[in-house]
Amino acid sequence: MIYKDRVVFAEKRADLKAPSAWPLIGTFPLLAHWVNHIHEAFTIGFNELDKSTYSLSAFCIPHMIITIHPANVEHILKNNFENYIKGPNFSAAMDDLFGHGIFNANGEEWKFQRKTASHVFNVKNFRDQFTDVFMEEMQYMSTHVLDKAAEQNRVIDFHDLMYKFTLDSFILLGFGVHLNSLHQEGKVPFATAFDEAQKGTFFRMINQFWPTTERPASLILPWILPDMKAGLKVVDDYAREVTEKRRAEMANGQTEAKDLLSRFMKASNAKGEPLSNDELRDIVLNFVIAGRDTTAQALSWCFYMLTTHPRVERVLLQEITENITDELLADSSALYEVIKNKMNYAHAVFYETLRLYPSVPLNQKYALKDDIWPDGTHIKKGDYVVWSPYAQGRSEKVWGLDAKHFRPERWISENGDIKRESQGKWPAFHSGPRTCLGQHLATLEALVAIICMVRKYKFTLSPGQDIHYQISLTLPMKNGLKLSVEKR
Ligand code: HEM
Repeated sequence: MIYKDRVVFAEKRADLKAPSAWPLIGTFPLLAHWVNHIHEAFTIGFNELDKSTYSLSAFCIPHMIITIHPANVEHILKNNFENYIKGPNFSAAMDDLFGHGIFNANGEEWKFQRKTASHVFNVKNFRDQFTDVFMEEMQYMSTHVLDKAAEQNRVIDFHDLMYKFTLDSFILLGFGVHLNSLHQEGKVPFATAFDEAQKGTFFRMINQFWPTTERPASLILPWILPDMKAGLKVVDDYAREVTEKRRAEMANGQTEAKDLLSRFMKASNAKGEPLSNDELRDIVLNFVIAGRDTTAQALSWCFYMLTTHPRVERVLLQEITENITDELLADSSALYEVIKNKMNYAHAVFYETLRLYPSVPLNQKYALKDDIWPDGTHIKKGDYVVWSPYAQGRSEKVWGLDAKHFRPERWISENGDIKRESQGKWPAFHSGPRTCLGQHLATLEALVAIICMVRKYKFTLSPGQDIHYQISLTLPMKNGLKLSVEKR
């Protein structure tokens, strides 16, 4: 009963290696020690065991099999999609924040939301509407925040600014509402509460006993564990306010709107009934995390990379200078075409950022039946399977000896085109039927922002910062990103 590689009562998985652990509690002390650097801990595990798949068994955490093998990842997400669902532990941990929204849904509930939302992401909207929204928000940010910071020699928190940019952009194009968080100093209360609620949700995912331990732990360690109840109330109120505002507008005859929320309001749910306020609340919050956090984080890590890799910044600026003019920036449809067809190096910079800093750094599913993975690993019904895009991006087995280096050139083929990698090797946007619905939207938004900002400003990293991720469902920067700004 007392084993050195797993928790008491856990079954031995003879075909899998496991990190050395403690009797009864498995790898719990190791994970507790590394909790703030959890993605490094997994990365080191792969290196030390010299394996692409291993088993992890720790007190508090459901037993999991973790992999960075590209063929396994593709198998889970695409080739044997039907066998892997969002499991019961995951759903319970996510329920308070995400309810029955798309991230937490399986089966018919998921299909309905995916189908309804997918109508919004068509080429016409991209060309004619989305680019306009991103340019509008970018121009506001440029004139009212970045120009002023440059004139006053002021250091900005770039991470916070990107959150505001992506939040305002997404709330406008997704829900037809001007939130104007860019107009405000400091963080908006909704954003603070939403960040805390996500952090708390992540702790729920890694602690099976959270229903009993969460409340006392948040009283004893308030700087580590957030007050979930208070955070959820702010977030909930906000989502309901957005929904009610839109409902009132529609009741007043404004039925033309084709944004995401209006489409869901006009649709019927899987039972053929109009969506309730609770269902709409879940939809709003799921799309806010999708539309705000991931892209803001990717942009922040991207500028961290650019400020620390001047050679890359020079090549990027050259591509921008060759292709982008003031006239083009005033014509959104033409700008969209140039971004799509001519800005290969800018795409490479964005993809390379997501390789090293994937906005969803760790992910998991639950096996419905026994299975065998392409690398020969045996999976049993009820196993939690985990893949780590963060560890995968840094693995020499997957990306070669320069895996840890930021080198956008790896994405450019010999004839100068963008190289396509399989989504099993680069699952930054997931893969298969649940692949990210906003992948093209996020790429467009990020490229508009990168192009406009690199063209007009030179950013410099303020010295003495501890730049590290905050453990959460996504990959926020724990202490922000302080940059100074000069006009070029
Ligand atoms: C850099 C930006 C982004 C990255 C890296 C990213 C990545 C991902 C990943 C990894 C997933 C799978 C999550 C899961 O396990 O369920 C996902 C799902 C999703 N993403 Fe994104 N995303 C980004 C931006 C966006 C944007 C801007 C939207 C806008 C609506 C969006 C919409 C969605 C939706 C709706 C899903 C759920 C798909 C489904 O379950 O069918 N994403 N994304």
